[in-house]
Amino acid sequence: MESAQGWSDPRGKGFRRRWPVAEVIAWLEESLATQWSHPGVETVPLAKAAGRVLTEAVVSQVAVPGFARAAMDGYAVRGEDTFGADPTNPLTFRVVGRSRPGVAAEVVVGSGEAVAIATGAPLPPGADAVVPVEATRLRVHDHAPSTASLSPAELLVEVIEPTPPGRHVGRIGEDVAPGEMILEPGRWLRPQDLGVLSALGWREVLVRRRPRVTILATGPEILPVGSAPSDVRIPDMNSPMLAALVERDGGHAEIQGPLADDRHVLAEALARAANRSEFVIVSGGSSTGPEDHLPSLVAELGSLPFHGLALRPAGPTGLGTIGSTPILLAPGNPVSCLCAYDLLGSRVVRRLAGWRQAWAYRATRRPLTRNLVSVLGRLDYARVRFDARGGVEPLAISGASILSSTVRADGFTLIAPHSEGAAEGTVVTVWRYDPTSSHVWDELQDDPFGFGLADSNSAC
Ligand SMILES: Nc1nc2c(c(=O)[nH]1)N[C@H]1C(S)=C(S)[C@@H](COP(=O)(O)OP(=O)(O)OC[C@H]3O[C@@H](n4cnc5c(N)ncnc54)[C@H](O)[C@@H]3O)O[C@H]1N2
Ligand code: MOO
Repeated sequence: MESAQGWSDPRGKGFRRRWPVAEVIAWLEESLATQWSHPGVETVPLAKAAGRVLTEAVVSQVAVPGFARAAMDGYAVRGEDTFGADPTNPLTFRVVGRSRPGVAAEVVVGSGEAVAIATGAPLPPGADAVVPVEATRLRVHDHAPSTASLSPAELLVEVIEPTPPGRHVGRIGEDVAPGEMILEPGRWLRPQDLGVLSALGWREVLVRRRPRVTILATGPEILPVGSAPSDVRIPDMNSPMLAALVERDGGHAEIQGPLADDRHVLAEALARAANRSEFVIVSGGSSTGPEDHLPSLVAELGSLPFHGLALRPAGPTGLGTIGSTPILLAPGNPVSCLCAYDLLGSRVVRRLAGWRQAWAYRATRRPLTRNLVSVLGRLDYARVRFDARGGVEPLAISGASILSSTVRADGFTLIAPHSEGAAEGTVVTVWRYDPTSSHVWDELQDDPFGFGLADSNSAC
């Protein structure tokens, strides 16, 4: 059967053609830019705003700091009074008061006078410099009764270093000036951004809403997450993995299922998910078996322009839409499911979340320690491990059902469709699964499909 959109049902006969991944990605980028619904905006409290995408400009209405303040613990003085001071010729100042953080300084500093001051405390009127405590020697007034419980007024301080006006003083607006544009719309908020926003008096910010991503698992053998494996049935591996990936990429994941292998149930679940989410990912039932209903359902309810990719694993992947919601049909085999998400799903979630960086993984380039064989005509997603000397060892596993291979792997490399593999010693790009691993070789943030970034493996 061939649908109105040109989808050809491969059930019972296999794929008529296989789409190059780069072509699918170009279509994704185009559709994301022009057709698909993006989530709206929402206001979130500052403490929850890290990693969210700002949708408003932040222009400061105030100066930070709003008052001149000490940058050192010491004595506020008139800087010019200290000129000529050195350890053999200390200059003596009368301590006339104390300035504490959070309390407006009232005492005025006159010539030859000093105010004991703490870091962050307001500079008292009259003073224009702070002599750090290390550049002073404290003395008791000649007429003071004893050393116990002395007030500053009973103290003298000797300055042993010249401290010119402005030294160790934080001036008004030195952090942020009024009218300054601090953050632009589209900014992925960093923790330090929230600190600055707080300094400006902001309590909440307007950010892009996280895209809602519904994750559907199918297959009569699949048990809900948290179930014990039982006889010929297996717990759902794909949904928790996909949910974590979606959340990593700035989406809000909702797991539905596992769903019964019933056409009506699946049709209803698909339609509902498309209606209430910005992206739907289905795992399983994507291939050519008689019970693989998902592709024909998506073609019926919407359109399925791509089904069957020139990719290994994850060849049976499909991509389509229902209404204005993109649908990713990821193969049930867990490695294939991960591969389909890494190459396609991740990009959709990140773009919908408003992230500029559509590629999730950091890369390093290292030599292969063994030959890596690949099939001509398919983009190969090959799992690899680093050896102790930083070489890249291909993992000798073939099955896309062996998810533990990705647990043992440090990352993956991509072998272009026109290549039959890479010989031992060839330097390949490895995208690392774990950003916190201890390998610290040169890192790149490469989008191998070249959307707005360095294009190192454009042949993919
Ligand atoms: N005659 C052909 N058969 C198959 C082809 C083909 O081209 N011609 N492609 C194979 C490839 S490649 C893959 S990948 C699978 C994809 O099949 P489906 O997407 O229809 O997935 P299922 O048949 O439902 O499941 C495949 C496999 O994965 C297990 N699975 C499914 N969902 C989960 C889950 N949530 N957690 C853990 N494991 C899951 C399932 O039990 C099966 O073992 O088709 C090949 N066949
Ligand atoms: O493509 Mo299947 O995804 O090889 O196992």
